[in-house]
Amino acid sequence: MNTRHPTYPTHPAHSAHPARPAHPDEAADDGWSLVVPLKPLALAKSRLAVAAGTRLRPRLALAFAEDTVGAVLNCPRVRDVAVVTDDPAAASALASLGARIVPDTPAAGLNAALAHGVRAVRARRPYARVAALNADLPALRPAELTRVLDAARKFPRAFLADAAEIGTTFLSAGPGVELEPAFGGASRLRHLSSGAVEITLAGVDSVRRDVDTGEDLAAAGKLGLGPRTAARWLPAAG
Ligand SMILES: Nc1nc2c(ncn2[C@@H]2O[C@H](COP(=O)(O)OP(=O)(O)OP(=O)(O)O)[C@@H](O)[C@H]2O)c(=O)[nH]1
Ligand SMILES: C=C(OP(=O)(O)O)C(=O)O
Repeated sequence: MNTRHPTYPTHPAHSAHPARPAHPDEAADDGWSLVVPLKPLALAKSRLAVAAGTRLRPRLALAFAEDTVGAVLNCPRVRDVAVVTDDPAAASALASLGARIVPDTPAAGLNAALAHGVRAVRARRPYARVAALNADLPALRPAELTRVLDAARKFPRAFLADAAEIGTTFLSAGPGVELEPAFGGASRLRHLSSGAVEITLAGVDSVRRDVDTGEDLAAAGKLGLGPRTAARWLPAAG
């Protein structure tokens, strides 16, 4: 059996997004490239202002992104991380963790930022296996991300619903497949109807636990916050 050319299950819903076989060099080196979008910190996590106040909110937005990117970079399936952001302070902090920084497209919104990030990744590696991951996952565990990536690998496009089962925290595309991101609000159904396969693994709560509000942050705290978020939030909360 030729193990250098992965095959995928076929499904009528995927016929519009056929996966091309990977170039042999890419198949031999098949780590994931993750694309993490991040709004300018002065605007990010606006729904958290009620719980955190205006001074702490941008610092928490950065801490969430640092804990997210830190956990991603500790996941053995991940080859590299591209953060799409125009925020200079966040760019500097996340680059020092090991992320590649891709400047955002001007005022075009989240999905344009993600498509732009995927183009930047594939400009270097045309057959890269890519996944978009929100920057607001402060409880993210590398081992849980590994399980999600291993499940996603079986499909041309796959996604994970957020903890509320309304939105999306993760969307992947295999080699040669367009990501077609449709994030924002009630994106779970949009991703489902676009033909992406929903990952329904149990025990990956940390990958689904996005934080928009104070209640979300308390729920993330029960899973265990990453070190940068804990350093900023637990003293303020206590
Ligand atoms: N690069 C980039 N990232 C974005 C943009 N809009 C949202 N994001 C990021 O997309 C992810 C999901 O967005 P949300 O959960 O709505 O986060 P948010 O926009 O900071 O939160 P709210 O202000 O409360 O809506 C987060 O990582 C955001 O930082 C954008 O226009 N450009
Ligand atoms: C970005 C999303 O939602 P929210 O802004 O509610 O986090 C989403 O789930 O696609």
